[in-house]
Amino acid sequence: TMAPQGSRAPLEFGGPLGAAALMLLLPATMFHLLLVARSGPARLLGLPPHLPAPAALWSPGALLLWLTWLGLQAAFYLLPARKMAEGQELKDQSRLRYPINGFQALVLTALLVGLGVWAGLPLGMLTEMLLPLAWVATLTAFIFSLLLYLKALMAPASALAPGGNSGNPVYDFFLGRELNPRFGSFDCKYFCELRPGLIGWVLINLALLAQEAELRGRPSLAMWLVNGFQLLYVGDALWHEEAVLTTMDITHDGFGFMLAFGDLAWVPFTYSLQAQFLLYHPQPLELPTASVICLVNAVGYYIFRGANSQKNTFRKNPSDPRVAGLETISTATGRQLLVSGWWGMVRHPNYLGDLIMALAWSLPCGVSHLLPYFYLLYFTALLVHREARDEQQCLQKYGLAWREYCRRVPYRIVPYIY
Ligand SMILES: NC(=O)C1=CN([C@@H]2O[C@H](COP(=O)(O)OP(=O)(O)OC[C@H]3O[C@@H](n4cnc5c(N)ncnc54)[C@H](OP(=O)(O)O)[C@@H]3O)[C@@H](O)[C@H]2O)C=CC1
Ligand SMILES: CC(C)=CCC[C@@H](C)[C@H]1CC=C2C3=C(CC[C@@]21C)[C@@]1(C)CC[C@H](O)C(C)(C)[C@@H]1CC3
Repeated sequence: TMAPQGSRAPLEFGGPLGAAALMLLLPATMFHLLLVARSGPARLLGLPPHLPAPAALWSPGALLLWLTWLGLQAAFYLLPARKMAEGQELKDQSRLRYPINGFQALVLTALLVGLGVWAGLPLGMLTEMLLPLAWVATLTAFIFSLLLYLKALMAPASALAPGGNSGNPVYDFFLGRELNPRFGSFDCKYFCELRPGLIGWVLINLALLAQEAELRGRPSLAMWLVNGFQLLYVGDALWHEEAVLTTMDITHDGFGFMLAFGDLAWVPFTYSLQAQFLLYHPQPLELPTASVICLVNAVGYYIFRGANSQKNTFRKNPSDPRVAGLETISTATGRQLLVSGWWGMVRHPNYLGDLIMALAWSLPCGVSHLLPYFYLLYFTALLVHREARDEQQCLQKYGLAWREYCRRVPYRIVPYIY
């Protein structure tokens, strides 16, 4: 069942050794961050003051809560959707259909949580369960990727991802063999990419805010800002859910440990780091500074949304009046590349906006600690690496036209710098 072109695809992420190292390093980093955030010194580069006892990691209650959460989000996914969207064309010329009801899932979750809090549910208690929850999320991601690896052994060659089929089990387990593993119409990768992790992230943030209110009488301004900015980001992702169908995660990468762990564990437990830090290390924030930080987030969001929407509108319908006036380069595939507007400024304007927002999420935490800036550092590395991967894929897709685009738009992410 091995895809012939898959076996020739160049290895990414440092090959099997790199994949094995990342499989240990990523969970270790996540637990390091969780432990350090609650420690007094909160040193990103120091050792956590103590390692948790196995009893602090394992809790049947956390397992039950986690499985209930996954089940609830899966049920919301299966509810009737306002729209069914078609994905990109696959190797066998077919297109998969996806429900567009992610925002509906966010609203239903908010209603359910609101009802629970009104009925006396101690939301803040969730913050006491972060370690065991992160542990069961990691275990679930591991077991799930193992099942997906086995499922892919029976998948036809046309269903396999371009990478992830090298024949090396460690590498393929990490990257994922099957492109769009499904059980009936339930698409595992699409579900995991946007629902349990992203909605879980804002729920954890909210629990940290509730716990701060419980401990200190009311949430701090810094905590409000972090919650507000990240809720906007998650709400935006779910509102524009259809756009995720053209990201490389859906169109190119298989569904293996990297994405399963990334979606289910890494996103909710490390992306909530700033709010975790603020609960244990309250930071003073004056209104004028807060206003400047809001402005930074607004600028980042404006660029991020403007760039992503411009590309999505153009890809859907190049003669849409909002993009019809933009300059383009034709490619041999029949598709065109934008060379003016946002995409004429740098080759990844959406990454630039995303990075500016990442800065705005850390600034409310002050400058006394490096820890809250972890997301900004990690995200810079992720986007630089992602940009290089995308560049390779575009060069393969568009050849000379891509080289011409690079000549006309020489900077990748930051104008005149990178
Ligand atoms: N918060 C997080 O952890 C993460 C967030 N992100 C965000 O996700 C979003 C999507 O990112 P990602 O999937 O990496 O990539 P992009 O949305 O940037 O998509 C890249 C693709 O866009 C098309 N494209 C590139 N240049 C042009 C052009 N000039 N004109 C028209 N089309 C062009 C090409 O595909 P084609 O030609 O086939 O359409 C290319 O492969 C970004 O905003 C990113 O910041 C990403 C990763 C992690
Ligand atoms: C370090 C590690 C475990 C790597 C896995 C990477 C994943 C965490 C990210 C890969 C691409 C992602 C995207 C989003 C979240 C992070 C992951 C899963 C995203 C859903 C965030 C919200 C955005 O608006 C988005 C929808 C554009 C984005 C898509 C890519």
